[in-house]
Amino acid sequence: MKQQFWHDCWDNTHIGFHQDELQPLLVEYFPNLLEPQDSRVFVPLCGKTSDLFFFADRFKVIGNELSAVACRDFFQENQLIPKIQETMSFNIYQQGNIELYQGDFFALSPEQFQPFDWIYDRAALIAFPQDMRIEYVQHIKHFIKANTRVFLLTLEFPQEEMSGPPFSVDENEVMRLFKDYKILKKTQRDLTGQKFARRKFPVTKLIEKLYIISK
Ligand SMILES: C[S@@+](CC[C@H](N)C(=O)[O-])C[C@H]1O[C@@H](n2cnc3c(N)ncnc32)[C@H](O)[C@@H]1O
Repeated sequence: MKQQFWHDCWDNTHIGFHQDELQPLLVEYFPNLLEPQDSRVFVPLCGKTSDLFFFADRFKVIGNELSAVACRDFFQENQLIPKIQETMSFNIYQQGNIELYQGDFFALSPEQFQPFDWIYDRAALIAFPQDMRIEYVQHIKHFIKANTRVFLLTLEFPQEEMSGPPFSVDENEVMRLFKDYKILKKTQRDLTGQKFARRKFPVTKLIEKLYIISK
């Protein structure tokens, strides 16, 4: 997906992926996965998700999002006024425990940050077509340190029934992308016939899967 595609989505409010309520599997599973020392979470391709607030109660949250519209709306819609720092590659919006790095994910470097305890991937991996998923995972691996766990949500559906994004990413692909990592398939839900965020997809099967990935 070219960056312009996503800028156009935000500029024209074509954001069917945005979910107004918290991600149900995050709310149900995440609290039981926490270790006492966990304190930092990274949310790549975060859009303006409310899930950032779910983390911010307890965590320092670093989000990354390409679109300035998304970052602006995230704070504005929640009646928050962030401090904005402009750097060479990113505009950094900061308010309370939340910092959003607005700019290209692939330009982010792990050296910019202390290690993360968690990486939260909702609609990030599945936002990319196959060739870009390989690049995305290569880059995300730079952020996976000894204690980092990835909370990865995927969708599976017959890809031929709908062109992405989102794209179907099946278990075999997750295994291939993260080979050499520990992969725990935590749960799945059948969303067939139901809405995914704001959209209902024309597909005959739709399964959401949750994996926990670590070194
Ligand atoms: C499918 S949306 C998911 C947003 C969010 N995770 C959510 O759950 O609502 C994908 C997001 O990735 C952002 N994005 C796409 N390419 C990006 C890139 N190279 N760097 C940073 N963000 C990017 C898009 O602007 C879009 O907001």
